[in-house]
Amino acid sequence: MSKITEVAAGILIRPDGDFLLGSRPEGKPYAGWWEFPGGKLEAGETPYEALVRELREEMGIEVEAATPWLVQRFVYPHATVKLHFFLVSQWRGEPHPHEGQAFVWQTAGATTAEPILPANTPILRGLELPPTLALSNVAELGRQGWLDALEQALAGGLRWFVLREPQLARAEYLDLAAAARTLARRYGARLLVHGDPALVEEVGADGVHLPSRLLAEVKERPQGWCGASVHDAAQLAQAAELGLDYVMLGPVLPTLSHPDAPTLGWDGFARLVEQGWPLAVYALGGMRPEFVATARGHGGHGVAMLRAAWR
Ligand SMILES: Nc1nc2c([nH]c(=O)n2[C@H]2C[C@H](O)[C@@H](COP(=O)(O)OP(=O)(O)OP(=O)(O)O)O2)c(=O)[nH]1
Ligand SMILES: [Mg+2]
Repeated sequence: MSKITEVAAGILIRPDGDFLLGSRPEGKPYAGWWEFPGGKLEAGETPYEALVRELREEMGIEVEAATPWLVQRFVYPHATVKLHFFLVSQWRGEPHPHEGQAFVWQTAGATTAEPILPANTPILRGLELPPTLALSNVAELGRQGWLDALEQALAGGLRWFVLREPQLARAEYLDLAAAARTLARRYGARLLVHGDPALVEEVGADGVHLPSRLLAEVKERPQGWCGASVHDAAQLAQAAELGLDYVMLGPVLPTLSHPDAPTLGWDGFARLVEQGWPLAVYALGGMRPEFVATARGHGGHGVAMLRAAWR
């Protein structure tokens, strides 16, 4: 096995959500390609220490707030790299090109800079994912009750939701999905179906969420957005192997529906996320909107909610 080059890279994010890309300087592999500023870890450095040093050296800024985010492994002809990406939300100073690079602010889902380093594809997809995901709750609210709650949530800013109603027969599910899709379109939101990837086309949805038991059966990444529910490291590895966009990992906290089920707790959640995955990890189980910061602080991307999404 060839040696693995560890790299730390920073995703500078502005309050409006736009992020910074830099062009790779002349003389380096992939010169002129766009990347997140950063570079190789030096001997004895942690990824965070390397991040702070690289951003100081390459662009003269001081990192003030950064959280570890996705970790991507990639084999280039010139090196096998393990990339530690950080979300950098606060820094001191203006970015200056200390190595003759160019900088450009970009919007997730509408990047114009190209070409971007190939290892960064899942990173760019991850940046499109919202801090909260909602799981439908027709089972408790009833069809109309939930559709009303959905419209209210969409008006309040909800942008992604999963239609998960395993108790419904397929025909009922399809009928509900059509109504949900109409609302989603009206508000520019994304609808993910649950279970069978074939439903995506049938419903005209944006993607599919796989229950953990389906993970082992799916051989190829389905079209569109795709995530899964996972409970442990083996399932996280399966999701990463398939190249999924996100996982919901839990249960983190006790839930009303399974009050006595064993939970990960935030520490257990953090220990699993820490292993480093090329996909966004949402905390699931007992979540509320105000837990997003806690999830981020434990290496997660955000929270997935069932009941709390519809209040
Ligand atoms: N900085 C950065 N590197 C990336 C990204 N995506 C990606 O595949 N890489 C790869 C390209 C390189 O093989 C490696 C980073 O090495 P680098 O050339 O930036 O290293 P460095 O800044 O320490 O520079 P040097 O030691 O070669 O002078 O990681 C990214 O978004 N940012
Ligand atoms: Mg560099």
